[in-house]
Amino acid sequence: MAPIPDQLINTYELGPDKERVQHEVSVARTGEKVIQILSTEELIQQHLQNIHHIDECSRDSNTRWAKQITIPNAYAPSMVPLEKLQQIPLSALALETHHRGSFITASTITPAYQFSTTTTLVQDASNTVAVLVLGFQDDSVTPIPQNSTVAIKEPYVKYHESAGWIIRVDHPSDIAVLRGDDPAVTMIMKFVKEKRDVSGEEWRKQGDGAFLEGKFGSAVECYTQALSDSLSKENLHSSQDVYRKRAFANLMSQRYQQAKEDSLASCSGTDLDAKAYFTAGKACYALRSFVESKTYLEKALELNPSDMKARKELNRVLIRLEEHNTGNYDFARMIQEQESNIWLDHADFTSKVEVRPTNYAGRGLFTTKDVEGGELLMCEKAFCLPNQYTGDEASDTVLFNFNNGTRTQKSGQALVFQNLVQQLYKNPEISKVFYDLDSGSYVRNGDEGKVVDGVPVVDAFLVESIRLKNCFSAPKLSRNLLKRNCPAHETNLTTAIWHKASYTNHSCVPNCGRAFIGDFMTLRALHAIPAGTELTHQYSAPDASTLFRREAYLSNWDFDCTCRLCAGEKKIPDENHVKRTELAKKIKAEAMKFSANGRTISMTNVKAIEKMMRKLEDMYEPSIYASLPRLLLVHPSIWLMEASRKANNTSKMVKFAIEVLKNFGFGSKIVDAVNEKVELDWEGGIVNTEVFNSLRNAAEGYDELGRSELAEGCRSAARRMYVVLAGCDVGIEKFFSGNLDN
Ligand SMILES: C[S@@+](CC[C@H](N)C(=O)[O-])C[C@H]1O[C@@H](n2cnc3c(N)ncnc32)[C@H](O)[C@@H]1O
Repeated sequence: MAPIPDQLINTYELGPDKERVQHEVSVARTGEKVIQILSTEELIQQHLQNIHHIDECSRDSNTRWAKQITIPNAYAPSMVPLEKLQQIPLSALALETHHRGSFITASTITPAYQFSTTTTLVQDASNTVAVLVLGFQDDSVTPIPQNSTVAIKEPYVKYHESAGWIIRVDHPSDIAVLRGDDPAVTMIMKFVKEKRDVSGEEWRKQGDGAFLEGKFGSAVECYTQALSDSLSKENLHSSQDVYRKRAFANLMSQRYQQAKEDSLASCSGTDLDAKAYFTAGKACYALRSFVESKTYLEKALELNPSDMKARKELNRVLIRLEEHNTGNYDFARMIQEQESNIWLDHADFTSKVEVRPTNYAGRGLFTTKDVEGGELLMCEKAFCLPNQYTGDEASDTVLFNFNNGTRTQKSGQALVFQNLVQQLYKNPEISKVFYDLDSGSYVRNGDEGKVVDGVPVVDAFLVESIRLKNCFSAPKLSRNLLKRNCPAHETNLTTAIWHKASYTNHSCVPNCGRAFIGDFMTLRALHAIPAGTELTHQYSAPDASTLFRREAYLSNWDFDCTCRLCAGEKKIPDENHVKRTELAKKIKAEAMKFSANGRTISMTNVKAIEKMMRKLEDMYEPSIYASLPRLLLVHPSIWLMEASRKANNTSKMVKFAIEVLKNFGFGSKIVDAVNEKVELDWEGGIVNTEVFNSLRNAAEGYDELGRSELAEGCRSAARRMYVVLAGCDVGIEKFFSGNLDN
């Protein structure tokens, strides 16, 4: 990531600091009427210069320029239909004002520029020119072209240093754009100008032309005009034909709900309906309504039993239904599929869980059945997952939110926000489930997702509030994280939303664990869980220091954790935690010194760290921690285990591996050396890759020491963890024979 160089600084790409200063000026001048301080020619020149700058930047293929997206102070989207608003000229606008009850129209006089925002110049009928800034990203190939007409409902105006002022639109539903490059729009404008009536037949032909050119949105518009023609309405046959065509155009432009409705409206009771049912079946498949999809495809096959395409689709639906009903997935295939495409074509399995109210954390996810340890509780496709897997390096797209001072770390996070806004705008049918998610303290108006002027109202600030509370980081394939020498790129993460999983509350000592295969999340039970039990997982790995942990959960998710571990640790005075944390820091510094620059660690070093660790152990209150994890001891014990492994001291490695398990809460007597048994307290311990790795080390160590039964005990526990941490048991044999673990 690189900041845009000074000579190429674009007056639209100010970054959060300058934006904040501008915001303060704007607020101080609230209500001042806008004045065009630059001539139209100057504004155009400045705009074209900005476009040139960004072209220059993009020509340098070696550098990725930083996109700094700011989310300004929240304001509500317009909920009023255009016909109830009063048109005002641009010259009537005032700074830092939401012009409630009004709307403006204008034409774009330049091409748009798209980077952190989409920016263009608009001119109204009285020739006032303004900079228009869209805070959301449009997914069209070209952002608003020149000669488009825009209508902006209840516009919001801000001060801008170089242009004087800008019109800022953050909610996509606040603006309607008649694109200058849309053939349907061009035609409408032409006919309006000529005051000419156009027949349904003409519109239909235009629609066919647009469809053939691949302009499906435009084709939909033309067919809609054709359908509104009274003559074609009277001719049932011709309107059914137009519905059929519009269904296809809708399917191609991924408006699946409309595609389904149009297909059904095109049915005529003849054999032609086979096609309509086929399209309805495909649309329902895309909407993930597999039962409905099956019904339509079966109808299509009844009318045309030799339709091989319909049969193939039906077979695909039957596999989805099997997955949905039983949770039986071909995981090996899914693992293979995610290598070429992370967005997998499979159904969700959620029948073992349900959302219910809790008495401490709003809603939660509960079991509907008794489940065994390791059992699949849920397998869910992501609601929104960008293909943007990155490592720990600074991101090239940063999202600053002025409302809560948050700053995203990874480009995936900004992309989730942008994609969600688009998704919710394009597919109103998904609004209900999404807006049901927790949005923290954001004050909703309760009308989110409502359709006004034919489009769903999208409140971009609400979308971001929901994203903040419900996003998870995910690798492409969790299984890779279990490899001992996992290549760095395989540990890269993206962030995403899973709808059902979002209802799961956090616990530092949870009862289920998640894993990822492409865009699917699996949730598995860590131990036997009776029906009606609340499921919990870890939002992030708990910080070893309870005081840091408390702070992190409060600031990121607004809650004070009351899990077993946190409740126990709260009984102890903070000063004890502080003292322990200080010693843990000292141990870490010492250990790092020993292992700095790839030095060979001696057993004397090991002894020194062990001595310090025993001191730390003594600082733990036995009455509180008898059956609780002692997280500050985890890292010293892992260090000792790895150091002993490297020094080929097998018995020490085994000893410290078992200590890692104890420190993670798996019990104080894990190994019964007399009866050659390994027993873990699955309900008390925290399952993660470190524990898995320790079990593997212990198993290998016991093998070397000739204690095969103890080795097998550790291996069997590691296998059980593998299924939870990888999401499935695919590759387990290879993994333990060393083939997968390169
Ligand atoms: C992803 S949502 C979980 C579902 C949420 N409880 C709901 O009703 O939609 C995250 C939010 O749930 C709440 N939450 C999660 N875990 C919690 C816990 N252990 N204690 C209290 N509140 C918790 C917090 O408000 C948090 O911001």
